[in-house]
Amino acid sequence: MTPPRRVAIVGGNRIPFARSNTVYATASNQAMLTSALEGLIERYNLHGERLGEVVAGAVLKHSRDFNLTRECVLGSRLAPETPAYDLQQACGTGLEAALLVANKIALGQIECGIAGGVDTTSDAPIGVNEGLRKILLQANRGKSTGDKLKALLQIRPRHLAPSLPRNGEPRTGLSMGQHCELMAQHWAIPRDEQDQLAVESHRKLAAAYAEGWQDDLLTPFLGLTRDQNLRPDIDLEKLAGLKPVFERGARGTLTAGNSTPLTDGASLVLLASEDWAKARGLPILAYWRDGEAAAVDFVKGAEGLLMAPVYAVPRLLARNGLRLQDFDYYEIHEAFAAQVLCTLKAWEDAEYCRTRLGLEQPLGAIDRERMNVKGSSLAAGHPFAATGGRIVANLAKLLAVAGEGRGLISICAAGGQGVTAILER
Ligand SMILES: CC(=O)SCCNC(=O)CCNC(=O)[C@H](O)C(C)(C)COP(=O)(O)OP(=O)(O)OC[C@H]1O[C@@H](n2cnc3c(N)ncnc32)[C@H](O)[C@@H]1OP(=O)(O)O
Repeated sequence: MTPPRRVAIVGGNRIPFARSNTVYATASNQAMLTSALEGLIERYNLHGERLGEVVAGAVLKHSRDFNLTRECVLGSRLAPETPAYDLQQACGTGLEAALLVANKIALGQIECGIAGGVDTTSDAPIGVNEGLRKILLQANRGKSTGDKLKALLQIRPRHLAPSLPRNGEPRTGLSMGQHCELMAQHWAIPRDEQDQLAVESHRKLAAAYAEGWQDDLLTPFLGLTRDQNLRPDIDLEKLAGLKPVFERGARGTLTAGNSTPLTDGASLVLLASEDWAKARGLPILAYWRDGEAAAVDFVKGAEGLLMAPVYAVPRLLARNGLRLQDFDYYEIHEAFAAQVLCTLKAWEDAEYCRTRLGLEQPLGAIDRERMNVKGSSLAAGHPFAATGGRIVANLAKLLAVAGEGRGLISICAAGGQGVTAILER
């Protein structure tokens, strides 16, 4: 499918990602996203510009943040007349935001927009106990002091227990890691293959930093100039010695080394019509071609929680008349090494492709040399909603440097969802 109007990816900006509860421990989502936005404004000379819209989101958001993205715009040097709003699709948030902005540009509804996301697991929201919340609301409704007092006198010590955020699926009670461990077992993904993928991710990201690849993709924040999780001297033997964390028995394969760490960070990308970009003398790194989201029934169905991109990609390929092999780059978000390996294995499996995806032929294998060539989430870290922006900017730059080509993005998300996209140049 060719969009009605070509959508240019001008470039992106992010702050370096930090491991949870370290450098950005006291930084809010608003501070991080505003910093990423200011960096983008600086890089592309957007001071005082009224943009079509800014769309971003956070998976973990305080209720006080209300419309977080709009607050960030108001705190930035963009024109305050720039509309902005939050969107949330778990780890797919940043890419879904880009899809939305790109579609509006393609349709001629807006000329330009910024898309991305932010997350902090350090400054996570803590809710009051549900019982206490009900009592406080009752007290608030009270007409007289007596009514209010009567409500407040119901408070018991048990009401003081806070409501903490959980990195888990509400409908199964299992964490992302436990779900992915089940997928790894279903697809028989060996531990050593997961560790090898993690090593490659760190080595490739380290090489990217060494060549200055990130210089025009990120701006330092709170003294951090590089993704903090990156281990340039990663050692396969050490990795192999780590204990499984999500299933401690002999069957467990997911460890702290082949899983993404809990991470804080923010990222954004600038998209525009060709005319808008050219009128301002801005670069066009690549073009947004198309995007597709999918969801799977991981609750009652037999599908793995993080398998939705496996379904989205064949739909995207069919609509665009492409094969899985027709790409120069593959950006497959490394939520867990096992997630990537399950995805690749599923696309190669004739029976699965026939019965689940309804395909006569399997999608087949990809050239692994073209996958995550500058490293991915295992090395950079994964601040949930911020991963999409990091990946879009990285792929757009890869295509710009190559001068031509096509790239596929695949991002799995909580809730059994996935978002995918094609960029080209
Ligand atoms: C759609 C999606 O994207 S789903 C994905 C969403 N993301 C998640 O669910 C996050 C999953 N990750 C987590 O929950 C956590 O990071 C965990 C449970 C995996 C690990 O947490 P922790 O145990 O706190 O990790 P921690 O960083 O302390 O590492 C544990 C140990 O492994 C070591 N380690 C971690 N990575 C490596 C590595 N690459 N090489 C060598 N050692 C390593 C650490 O040094 C540490 O060693 P120590 O105990 O001697 O200090």
